[in-house]
Amino acid sequence: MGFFDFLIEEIAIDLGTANTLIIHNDKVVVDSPSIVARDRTSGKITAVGKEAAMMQGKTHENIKTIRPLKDGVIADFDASEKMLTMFIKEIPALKKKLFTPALRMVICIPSGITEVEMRAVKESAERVNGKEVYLIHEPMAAAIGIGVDIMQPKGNMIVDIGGGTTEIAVIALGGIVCDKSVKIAGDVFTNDIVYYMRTQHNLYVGERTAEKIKIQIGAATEDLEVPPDEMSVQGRDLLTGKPKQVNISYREIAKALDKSILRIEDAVMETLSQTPPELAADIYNTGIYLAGGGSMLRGLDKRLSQKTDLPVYIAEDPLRAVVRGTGICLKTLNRYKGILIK
Ligand SMILES: Nc1ncnc2c1ncn2[C@@H]1O[C@H](COP(=O)(O)OP(=O)(O)OP(=O)(O)O)[C@@H](O)[C@H]1O
Repeated sequence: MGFFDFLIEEIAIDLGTANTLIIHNDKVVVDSPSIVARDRTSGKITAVGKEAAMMQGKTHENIKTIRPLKDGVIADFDASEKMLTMFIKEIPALKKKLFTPALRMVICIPSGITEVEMRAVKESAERVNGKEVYLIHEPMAAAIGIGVDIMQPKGNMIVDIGGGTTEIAVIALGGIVCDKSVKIAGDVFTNDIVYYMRTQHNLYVGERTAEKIKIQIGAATEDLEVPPDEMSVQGRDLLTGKPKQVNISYREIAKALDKSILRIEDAVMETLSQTPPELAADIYNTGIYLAGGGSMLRGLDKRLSQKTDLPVYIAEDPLRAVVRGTGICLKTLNRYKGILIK
């Protein structure tokens, strides 16, 4: 770090497939859905984040909403870069300045992305005046954000259930010892609900409604200690074409999500079976840590705990664990340089 350090602004970014979060000066200054709206005729991006999310499912032929990162990979480079640029420019403290200052950034990337995509993210960041850009893998950032000391010669298992992917990793001595990524996470849960409503209730609901159902009454098991109340859901009747309303209980949602959760359970079991014995012994004592928005699904911790016979802990504020970890790396760059990708 050089003499002109005081001129450099530092930001930490969690570039997620569902949400993008940015920390600047120890505060979360951006927390927005990773969505952009594009005008089809001009090709211009007209809105990003919350504003674009409001348009989802409600667009007309001239506007299209896109999720530039999908299934844990970058589906649309151009839109990803524009989104990142717009989010950075929206940071209140930077907005006031005439020019975007030189930036030192740590960006957390979905672990499914390729070398080429990584370079593309880095180049995008450099184009918004990123003078020093580091990337970090998601499970690492999640672990640091949870408060795990990843540098110790001790194994820890992190399960990060995001929007596009579930990342399972065993971390020790500042490295990922074994990991597994499955494309079953929050988005798939949402789609399971859309499918369930269509097939069981002849009710056509959009993704936004399905996500609401998931958050309000979603469950990973029918065996809940504090079950949520029934929820009335509106959509379009597939038979009559008219708007319709039905009441749904959490038990139905547990059934709808069962298959997907089984796949996550299997992936966790498989990773455990591939864990070297010394580290498995550590995990036996410390348990499993959950992060990511998907980990907030009711009863998921309990279900995983029953399956693995291990204690399972949900991170404090699981949606922010990754950006918190990324922010810690940024602040203590020297300590974590070894795990960052330059
Ligand atoms: N209370 C809740 N219960 C269940 N799911 C939730 C809850 N709140 C948010 N989610 C889900 O969490 C997901 C988003 O999580 P998160 O922001 O951690 O993902 P991401 O980091 O952007 O994605 P990825 O890790 O795949 O890049 C969404 O699918 C959202 O519907």
